[in-house]
Parts: sequence; structure tokens; C-alpha cells
Amino acid sequence: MSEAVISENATKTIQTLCESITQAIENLSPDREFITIGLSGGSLIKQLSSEIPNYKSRLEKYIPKLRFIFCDERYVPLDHEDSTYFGFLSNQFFSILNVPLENVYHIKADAPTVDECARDYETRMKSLLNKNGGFDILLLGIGPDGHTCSLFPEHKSFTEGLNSTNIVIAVHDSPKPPPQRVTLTFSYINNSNYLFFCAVGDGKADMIKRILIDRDLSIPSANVRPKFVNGVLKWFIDQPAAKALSS
Ligand SMILES: O=C(O)[C@H](O)[C@@H](O)[C@H](O)[C@H](O)COP(=O)(O)O
Repeated sequence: MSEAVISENATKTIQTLCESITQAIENLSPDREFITIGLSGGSLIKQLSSEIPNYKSRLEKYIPKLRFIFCDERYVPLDHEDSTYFGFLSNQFFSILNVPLENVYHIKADAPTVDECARDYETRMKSLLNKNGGFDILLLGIGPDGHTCSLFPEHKSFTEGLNSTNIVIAVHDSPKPPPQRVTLTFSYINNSNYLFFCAVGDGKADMIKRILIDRDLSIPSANVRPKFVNGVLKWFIDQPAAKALSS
């Protein structure tokens, strides 16, 4: 199932996203010992952290089951301002929800190389895969160039991300700084149950049209599609990001 939910502004978009995350957790919970949630970086960090307190009471009883991973992460120290983990920590996301930090699977930033960092992260990801061989809920952002996670257009990360059988690959020369990153690959992204994209602002409008109307598969984000009949792909978009859809 694929759906686009257009809200009038960024705040409403994030509210709708948080409502869907909460419902997905409620749906999955009866059958699950634990539920994996993949986080992305960029603007999503602040947006999610500012809205999530409103969902705290509904989420409270599920918190012990939640396991957080990162859909991609920058290979920088864990207390570096570019670290997505640090971004969520410093915006109080985990503390607001009382998530024990041992349930947050961050990269080993002191791995000697980004390749070793990717291999180590993949090893720890394996125990979190669900029976479909994917994750439960992935929260995805999209860049103005159409990248998602650290899978960039016209870049080795994209072809490798499409073809690799690894869960996690290393990126050495990301066009968006910082250059060294690790990222999930498409097969594991697309094996996941709930794929929630969040796109706000008119900087995303052209890409949203090329993905949702033109179905342009040269754009990495357009290749995010659940493989399972029950898989859900939902785009949470504000009016400015949706402005090219009706023209
Ligand atoms: O680490 C990163 O850079 C992200 O994980 C990246 O994939 C992000 O989600 C998009 O670039 C959208 O970012 P914005 O919402 O800030 O445009």
C-alpha cells in the first residue's frame, strides 16, 4: 500500500507522522517481542523531538519493546554535532520517552575505518531483523536531490545500495557532508513493514513530483517500495512540498 498524506504545514505533517508511528507500534505490538524503529538525520531530528512529547502517554507501555536503529549515520564521534545519534540525544528524544539507551543501536564511531564500522553495525543489526528479513518502522527523510538514507543519485552508494546483499554499506565520499557514512541498503529497507517518508518545505517539491507522479527511478527515494503485500509506504508531505503535484 502506498499513500501520500498532504497536510497544510510542517507542524501538522509531523503530527500526522507521529500519529501513524504510534498506530503502527500499537498494531505491531501484540505479535512482537520487540519493535525496531529506524531513525534518519537532517531536519527530522528536531521535528520529531518537538512533537513526540504529545504521544508520550500513548507510547509509554510500548517503550520497553522499542529498539532504535539508524537508517543511516555519519561516521563521526558520537558527541559530534554531525552525529545523528547525538542530534536525537541533544534534542532529548530518548529521554522524553524514557528509552533506555541500551535499546538505541548506534554505530561504533571509534571503529578504525568506516568499512569496519559498517561491518560491525551490520553484525549487530542481524539480531534485530524481523521474520520478513527487514525492520518494522523506518522513518525516512528525502534530500532536495532525491537521496534518502545515505543513498545518493548518480553515486556509487545508489548502485551499491540497490545491488548489495549486505544490510549496511559504507559510503566514503558522500556529496552531502560529512563524507563518510554508513547506510542501510534497499533490500533491507524494502523488506520493512512501515516505510514513512517525511518531506516538508518547497525545496522538496520537484522531487516529490518526480517520485510520486513521474515515478522516476533514477531518484534513490523512488526505489523505496515495500516488497510485501502488507508493507506500507506512506509519504507525509506539507503543502509547500506538495505544490508541484497538482500542476
Ligand atoms: O544524515 C542525513 O543527512 C540523513 O539521514 C538524510 O538522509 C536526510 O534524511 C535527508 O538529507 C533529508 O534531510 P533534511 O530533512 O534535513 O532535508
